[in-house]
Amino acid sequence: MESLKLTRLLSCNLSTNIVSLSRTGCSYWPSRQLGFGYLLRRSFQNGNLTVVRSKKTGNAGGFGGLTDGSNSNAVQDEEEEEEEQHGVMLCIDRDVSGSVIGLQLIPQSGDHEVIDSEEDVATDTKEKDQDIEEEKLETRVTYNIVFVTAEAAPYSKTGGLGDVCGSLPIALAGRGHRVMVVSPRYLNGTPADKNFAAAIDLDRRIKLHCFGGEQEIAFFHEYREGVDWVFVEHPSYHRPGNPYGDSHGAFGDSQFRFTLLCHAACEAPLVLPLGGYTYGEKCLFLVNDWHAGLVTVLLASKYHPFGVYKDARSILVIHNLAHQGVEPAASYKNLGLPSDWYGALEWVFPTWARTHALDTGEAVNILKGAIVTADRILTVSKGYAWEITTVEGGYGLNELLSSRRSVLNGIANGIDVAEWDPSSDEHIAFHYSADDLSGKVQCKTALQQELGLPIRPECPLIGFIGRLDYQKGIDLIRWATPELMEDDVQFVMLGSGEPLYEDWMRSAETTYRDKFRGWVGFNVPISHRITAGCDILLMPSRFEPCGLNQLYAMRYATVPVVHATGGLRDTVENFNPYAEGGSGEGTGWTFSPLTRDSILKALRTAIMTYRDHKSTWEGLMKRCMERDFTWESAAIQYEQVFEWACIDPPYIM
Ligand SMILES: Nc1ncnc2c1ncn2[C@@H]1O[C@H](COP(=O)(O)OP(=O)(O)O[C@H]2O[C@H](CO)[C@@H](O)[C@H](O)[C@H]2O)[C@@H](O)[C@H]1O
Repeated sequence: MESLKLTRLLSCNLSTNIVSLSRTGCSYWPSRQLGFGYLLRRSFQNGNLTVVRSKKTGNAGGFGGLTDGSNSNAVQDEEEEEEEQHGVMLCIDRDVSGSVIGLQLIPQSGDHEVIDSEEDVATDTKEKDQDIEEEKLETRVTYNIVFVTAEAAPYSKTGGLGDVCGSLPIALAGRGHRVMVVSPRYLNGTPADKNFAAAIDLDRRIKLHCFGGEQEIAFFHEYREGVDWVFVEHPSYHRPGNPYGDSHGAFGDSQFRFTLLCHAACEAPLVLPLGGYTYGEKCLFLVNDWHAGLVTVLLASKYHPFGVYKDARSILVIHNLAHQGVEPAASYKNLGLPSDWYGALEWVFPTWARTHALDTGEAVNILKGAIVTADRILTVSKGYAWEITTVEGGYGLNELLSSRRSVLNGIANGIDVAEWDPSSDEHIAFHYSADDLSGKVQCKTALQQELGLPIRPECPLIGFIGRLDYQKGIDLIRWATPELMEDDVQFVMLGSGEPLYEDWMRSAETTYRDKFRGWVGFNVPISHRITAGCDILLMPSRFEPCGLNQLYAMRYATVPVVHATGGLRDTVENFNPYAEGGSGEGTGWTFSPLTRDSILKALRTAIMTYRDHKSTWEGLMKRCMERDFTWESAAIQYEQVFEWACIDPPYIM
C-alpha cells in the first residue's frame, strides 16, 4: 500500500475531526484535501462512523465542499483499498420539517489517527515531498462562513476593518471554505459608487422587524475571487460621507443602519440561493466589531429558541474595543429583540461618567451583548487579546472579557500581499524586491518630487499614515514635531479625522516648508507611495489591536518605529545590533513608555542607524521584507478556532 500522510490530517491536537455526511449517509473529501490521489469516504451505521480510505486512480474531482456527495464519477473510477475505523455521532442536522439533512461525526477517541505501517511509507521521496506540500496547503474541514461587517475593501474602506474583511474571506475561500461577506451597499454619489457596479440585484426583498415596524431591504450580490459578496440595500445607506459619518460628524442613525445589517445578515444564509443553493443553517458567523454585534444576540434570542441555527456558531472578532455601539437604554425596543433579553445588552455607566445628577447611566451596549452571547471571541493579535482583559485596555469590558477568557484568542492579521507588493505595485513609479532594492530610493525621490519636498535621497524620510485620532497618538506626534524638525529629516503624514489635527497638519506645512508635508484626506494610491518612499514609518499608537501599516511598511522595506503595544509589539521585532555576531537581528524599533521623549529617542536611534550604518540598515530592510505576513498563516489559525467553536455546543441555546 502506498503512503498516506493522514497522521497530521486526522490527529490534530483537538483529537477531533468533524465530518459532515450528506443525506445519503456518505460523502467524499476530494483528494486535494487528503493528500495525493486519495479519497476518504465516511459512512454512518448504528451510531458508528466508518472511514473508508480509497486510492483513486481517476481525476481528482472538484473541490466543491466537504459534503458534496456528487462525485459519483470519481467514485466509479476508484480502485478501493478499504480499511475501517469507527467513531461516534456528534449530532444530527435536520431541516425545518425535521428531516435529517446531515450528520456531524467525531472519530472514536484514540481511533482518529491513521498511521501507516513502516512498510507502507512511500519510498519515492519526490512523491513524499509532494504529499507533504499538499498536506500543508489543505484544509481538513470546510465550513460555510458568513462574515458580517460594516466595511469590506474594495467596496468600502475607512481603515483596517475594511482591509481585513476584504482579504481574509478570499484567503479562506482559497482554502476550500464557502464564504459569504454581508455588508451594506453604500452609495455616496462619488466615483466610489462604481465599486458596487458588478453587484447585481438578487431580486429578493425581505421585511425586517425592528425600529417599530417593517423595514424592507434587498440584497445585491457579486461572486468574486471565490467569495459571495452580499450587499444589503436600503435607502439609509445612500448618502454623502463614509459609512459612519460625514463632514458634520458621526451619523445619528448608526444604530438603525447596523441593526438592519445584522437582521439582514441573519436571514441571508437562509433565503439567498447563491450559486443555486443557500448556505443553510449550519454556518459560522464571523461577527466583526460592534456594527455586526447584534448577530450573535439575534442567533441566541430570536433563532435558537425556535430551533433555527442551532448548529451554527458565532465568533466575535474584535478589531477595536474602543467602539462599542452604546446608545440610550430606551433604544432597546428598536432592536427587534425579545423584551426579556434586555440584560444581555444592559450597560450602566460608572457614576463619574454620567452627565448629571439624575442620569442613571443606563444604556444598551451592542458589543457587550455580542461578548455575552458569542460562542467564541477573537481579537486581531495575541497581545491585544490579553490587553482587553486589563483595566487599562478593557474599556469597561475587561471583567466581562476576563470571564470569557477560555474562549478568547488572538490571531494577528495578515495582509493582501498581491495588493501590497513592491515588485508590482501599480501605485508606485519604481519597483523593487529584497534582491534588488535599488528601486526604493527612486520611489523616495519620486515621492519627494510629488510632495514638493527638496529631492534629497540621503535625507531620512519619516512617514505616518492613519486615522487622526486619540488611538493613533497624533497628539504626541504634534508635540514631538518641533524638536524633530530641528534634525536634518523630512516628515510626511497622510490622514484624516479630528479637525484639530487636520488643521495642525496644514499649518505645520507652512512652518516647516522644506521638511514637513501633511496630506489631509483618505487616499489609497498616496498611502502606497508613502509606504514605498519613506525610510521609516512612525506608529506611536496608544493601543493597536493589530495595525496593518507596520506590516505594509515592512513588506516595502520601510523600517517601523512603533509603540510597544498590542499587535505592534507582536509583529515588530525590536532591533538588536549585537545579535548574530554583530550583523543584527530584528525588524524595527519598539519603544515604551509612550512619551514624547521616547518617540524622539527611538526615531533618533533609527535615523542614526540609517545615516551611519548603511549595511546594518540594509540588513534591517531585508529582514523586514522576508517576514511572512500572508493571510495563509492567519487563515490556518482561524480554522483552528473554527474547530474549537464547533466542538463546543452553542454557548447559549
Ligand atoms: N488617510 C488615509 N489614506 C489612505 N489609507 C489610509 C488612510 N488612513 C488609514 N488608511 C489605511 O487604513 C488602514 C488602517 O489600518 P490599521 O490597521 O492601521 O488601523 P485601524 O485603526 O483603522 O484598524 C483597526 O482594525 C484593524 C484591522 O483588524 C487593526 O489592525 C487595527 O489595529 C485596528 O485599530 C490601512 O490600510 C491604511 O493604509
